[in-house]
Formats: sequence, C-alpha cells, structure tokens
Amino acid sequence: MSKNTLSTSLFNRDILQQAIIDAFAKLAPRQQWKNPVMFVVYLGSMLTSVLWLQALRGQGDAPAGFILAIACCLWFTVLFANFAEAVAEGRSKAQASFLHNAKRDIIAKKLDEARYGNPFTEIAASSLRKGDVVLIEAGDFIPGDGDVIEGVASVDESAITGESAPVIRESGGDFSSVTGGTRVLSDWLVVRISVNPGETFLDRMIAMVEGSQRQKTPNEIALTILLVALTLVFLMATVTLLPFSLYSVETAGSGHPLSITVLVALLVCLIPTTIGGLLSAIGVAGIGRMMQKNVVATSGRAVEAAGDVDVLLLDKTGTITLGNRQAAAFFPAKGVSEKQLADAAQLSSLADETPEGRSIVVLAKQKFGIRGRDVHSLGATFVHFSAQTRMSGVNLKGRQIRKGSEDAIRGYITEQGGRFPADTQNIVIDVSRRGSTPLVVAEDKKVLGVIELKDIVKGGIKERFMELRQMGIKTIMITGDNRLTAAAIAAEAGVDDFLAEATPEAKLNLIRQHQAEGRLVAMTGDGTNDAPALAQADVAVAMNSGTQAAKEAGNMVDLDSNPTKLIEIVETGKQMLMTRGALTTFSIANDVAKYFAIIPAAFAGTYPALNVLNVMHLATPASAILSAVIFNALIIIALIPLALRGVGYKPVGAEKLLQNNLLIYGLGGLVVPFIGIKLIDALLVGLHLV
Ligand SMILES: Nc1ncnc2c1ncn2[C@@H]1O[C@H](COP(=O)(O)OP(=O)(O)OP(=O)(O)O)[C@@H](O)[C@H]1O
Ligand SMILES: [K+]
Ligand SMILES: [Mg+2]
Repeated sequence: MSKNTLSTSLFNRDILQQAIIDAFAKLAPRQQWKNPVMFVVYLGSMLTSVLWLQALRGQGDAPAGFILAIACCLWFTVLFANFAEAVAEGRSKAQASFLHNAKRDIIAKKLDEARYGNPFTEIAASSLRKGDVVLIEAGDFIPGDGDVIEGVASVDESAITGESAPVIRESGGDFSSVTGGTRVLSDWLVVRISVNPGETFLDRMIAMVEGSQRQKTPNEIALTILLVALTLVFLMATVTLLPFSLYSVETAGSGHPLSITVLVALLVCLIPTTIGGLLSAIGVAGIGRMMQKNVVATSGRAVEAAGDVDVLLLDKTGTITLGNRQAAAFFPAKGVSEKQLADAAQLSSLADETPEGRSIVVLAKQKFGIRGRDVHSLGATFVHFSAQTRMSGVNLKGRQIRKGSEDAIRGYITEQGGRFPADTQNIVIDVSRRGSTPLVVAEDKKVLGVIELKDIVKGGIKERFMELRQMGIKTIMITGDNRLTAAAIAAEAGVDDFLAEATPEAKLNLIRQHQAEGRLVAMTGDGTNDAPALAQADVAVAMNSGTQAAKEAGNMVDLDSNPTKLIEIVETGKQMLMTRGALTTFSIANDVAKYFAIIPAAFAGTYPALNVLNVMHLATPASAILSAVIFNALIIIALIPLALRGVGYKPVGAEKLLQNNLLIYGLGGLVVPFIGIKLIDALLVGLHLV
C-alpha cells in the first residue's frame, strides 16, 4: 500500500530549518499574547534586557554579565516554545503538501442539460458553481466535489488518499461521491457539483491540516485558565517578595535585597512554562497524527472528543461485517417453486442499485439462467429501497412485486388483505439465526419465499472490541436488520449492545439519549441517511467514499474509507489527551523541584536561615539561579519529541492510566530537575562561568 503521508522522522532538516525561522517570526507580540504563560516569560525577557542595558551604564541591580545570562536564557525559553509549535505546524504542512499537488487547473465539461450524450461547453473548473452538472470521461480530472448522477466509472483517487488501487464510483448508493482533483480511469460519469470554488473538501482539508483554521479547543481553554491562575499566584508571591526583602535587610542592618533580575528568574522557574510552551504543539501534533492515519480532522475539538469517547456506534453492514451482503440462496414458500421465486426476486431487483439488489439478479441468473430483462420495454415502474421502508420492488402490468424485511413485507401484504404464512416465518427465523439477512419476496398479497443475504464478520474485530472494553468504551452495533440477525452477529463480533431494525431517526435518538446522560458519542457513516446522526455525534467520521452530505455533516473524514478506523481514531485522541496530561503533570512537578533549587540560593543573602533548605548544595547563589533558568529552557526542547510523537499508549482503564501517569510523569517531574540543575551547575563551575 503506498501512502502519501510523511515518514515519521521528526527531525526532517527542511522542517527544522523552517521552524527556526518561524520561531523568530513568532516573537511578534500579537502571537505571544495568545499564550499567556509564555507571554509572562516574554515580558520577563524584555525587562531583564532593559536591566542589562542599565547595568552596562553602571545602574544595575546585579552584575551586568549575570543579568545578560538570565535575559538570554529567558529569550531562549520563548524561542524554544515557538520552535516547538513551529515544528508541529511544519510537519502538518509537509503532510498536507501532497494535497496541494492535487489542486490543479482543470477544464470542466459543463453539460447544457443534465444527461449523458448532451452537448457540453468547456469551462475552467474554478468557475463551476454548486448545482452545475459536468461530464467526466476516461482520462479526465474530476473538476470539483460532487455526486454522481449517472454512470459508473473507475476513479484514481491516489492524489487524495495515496491509495493507488482505483475505486468504483457510481450513481445511487453509498459510493456516489467524487472529489475534485481525482481522475476518471475508465468509462464516464455525470456529476452534479456540490460546492462553490474555494469551499471544496480539498480546500478545507488544506486549511485544517496547515493549522490556519486551528482554534483553541474547550479543554485547551480550560487548561490555559488553570495555568494562568497558577501564573498569577506565583506572580503575586514573587512581587511581594521585593518589599519584604527590602524591609528585612533594613531591620537587620545587614545582607542585600533581592534584585529584580533574580525575582524575574524565580517567577519564570515557578510558572508552568513547560506545558505552557508545549500545549499548542501537542494539539497540532494530534491533528497531524490523525493525518498520518489518513484521517482528516476538521477541528481540534474533534480530536479531543475522540479521546474522551464513551460510546461507539458502529454500523453492522460494512463496519462489523465485510459489507457485501450477497444473495446466497432462495427458499420458496409452500406451493411456490424455487425458480418462480428467483424470477420474481430478479424482476424486483432489475433497477435496484444496491449491492444486495445486484447480487439477487446475479444469483437468479447463475441458478436458473434467468437473464436480466430490458427494464424499459417491460413498462415497469420501480420502487427504490429506502432505509425507512426497508422494501423495494417493481410494478408491472398489474403485477406488484416487493422484497424487503419481514416486518415491511408483512405490513405490505396485510394491508392488501393477505396473510403471512407460518412456514415462511420459520424460514425467516432459521436464516436470521445464522446471522444472515432474510429478504421476503411477495407478489401482490402472496408471499413467494425468502432470499438469504449472507455477510461475513470481519476477522480480528472481536479483539478490537475487547481492547475498547478495556479502555472503558461501550460498543453498540446498529443495523436495519431484524433482531435475530442482529443478535447473531452481535454475539459473533462481541459488541456490548445492539440496536436492530434501526431507522435513521432511531440512530439519531440513540445518540441524543446517550448524550443526555452525559456521554460522548462517536460514529461512522457514509450515506446521506447518516448525515443527521453524524451531525449530532461528538466524533463523526465520514467515509471518503461516502456522499457529500455525510462528509459535510461529519467532523472527520477517513480517506481510506475504513469504518473500523474509528478504533484507531479513538486511540489517537486518547494518546493526545494523555500526552497533554502527562506533560502537565511533569511541568507542575518540575516547578516544585525548581523551587527547592532556587529559593535557598536566591535568599541566601537575605535570610541566611533559609540555608537549611539548600539541599542541592549548588556552587553559588548566582549559579543556582542560572542553572535553574537554563534547565527550565532546555526541558522544553528535550520534551518536543515526546509532545509530537505522543506518549506510549496501551488500552487500560482510566484509573490505571492516571496512576501510571502520576507515577512516571509526576515522580519523574520531581526528580529530573534535581539531577539536571545539579549537572548544569557543575558544568558552569567546571567551565569557570560562575
Ligand atoms: N435492496 C433492498 N431491497 C429491499 N430490502 C432491502 C434491501 N436492502 C436491505 N433491505 C432490507 O432492509 C433492511 C435494512 O437495510 P439497511 O441497509 O438499512 O441495513 P443496515 O444493516 O443498517 O445496513 P447499513 O450498514 O448499510 O446501514 C435489511 O435488513 C433488509 O431486510
Ligand atoms: K517553569
Ligand atoms: Mg444499507
């Protein structure tokens, strides 16, 4: 399988070079203001720089060299945080670059009338409007997003999906959507354009992936508020230290007061700069990791919700099963021959565009040599399948043939005064218990028998559901099939619950009900029918092969159109949340440790008694403060790979995760600074810098 996505090499040279440039560009106050914690460091850098200039003129509150060293460290802290964000954005951009290649000048064949064979005019794709109808022939690029209204063709979508195998796009059903920039390989399509220029799927994907549309997610805002509160507390504490130290020096008549430089250094070490500097990079990287899985998230919020999902709604057909429900056998009712049933079944399916319908035509031909008849010469009118009626069929010259779910056909024939035979009832039960879908065929008010539609549960799916259960996520299978079939497949696949005979409304209600109970719901969908439910779900993954309506209603698109991807999406979301949680824990634990490094040293001159806290025995007060500030800057750089790659993830319960997190990142966060600061101090001494 060829994938367009970037190799995971974090330290791609081009990205790093660009990120260094961007790190400086991000020094603009307008950018800095967006990140309140780092904004404090930014102000501190400016203040200490001014103090250094004063010191050069002999008016310093500390030696000029010391102030300069602190100022430089603070500027680097800001630059490192900028750099982290720039690297994350650079990787996303690199991942999106192949999408730019898919944008090209295309000539569209705009049809004067919406039908194949009519004359067309050639116009630039960029001037196509929503509602225009175009012809696309073998070799042509598809000029815009739209839905196929006529024709069947194989399409090369590798420009978008990176998948080189062609896909079939056809009118009707769930494979009717085409994307601008892809190419028709064989045959022709008539497509109704569904978006105006500039609003295409490709445009939206590029904007999202490149981060130009990225806004803070609700959780990011909440965390930022917490970090700002912490920052304010430390700011107050630090500011009040100054008059305090002045007073005590005065009353004692000895020692010297704290310098502004030391106070700024102290403040920067105490506020949560590590998470403050990496927060945005973690969010961007989350979207980037989705992209690596060929999933385009149209909001950071969707990625975040994916990590918190409680309930997963999965379609039976195509998600849990392979999805090509194929006719496998005919079971005639008493007094009907199998051939008679097959003939009626085929007639009712001649215009049925669903895979089920087509397979019935094929099976009747294979078993009895019944040829597909020319539907126009029959003077027939077709009744198309819908998920609401669960029935389809044909009316021809006084004959009305229907096929559909048992209850739909029962309703249909009782309406006309017919009776549902007991032997057919038994066949339905038998077929359903096997996990197959029974389609009952009726002519007028007489039941002719049952068609068995077979589908196969995907290999390995049971293990995936087990993992989800370990993560504390409930899986619910949804199907339009009857309860018996649903129960058989649910048991085989190992889902927690199922909803049978589901209409699109029932799906929507199920989502609302779970949300009302405070749960976050995820689902996948591809049909126009799924659009309302997709719009309601918290995480809504539309298949790239699906209809435009589904893609617009969802907040993620899976370019591979693999419904089981939802499981990986949840894992990626969880990993992003865990990474943020881990680094927040680490950051705050870190600050506590820095407190012990810097306080005794900073106050040694003012309060000699505080020396009992001086557990680290750093060389001098100046080297203690400098070492802490250097460590504070370097830790941001050191954690960039972790922020971008994400912490390792195993499917265990939330409580266990929290425990592990506190243990590793909390304890680590406490210990690492002691070692780091001690080493830096020794190095400074060794190099005779202090
Ligand atoms: N082409 C058809 N003609 C008549 N009846 C059909 C047809 N396809 C399905 N049915 C009936 O309608 C019921 C619901 O079908 P539907 O495709 O909505 O089910 P589903 O399992 O939810 O599949 P999906 O995952 O595609 O939504 C089926 O159980 C079957 O009885
Ligand atoms: K800090
Ligand atoms: Mg279906």
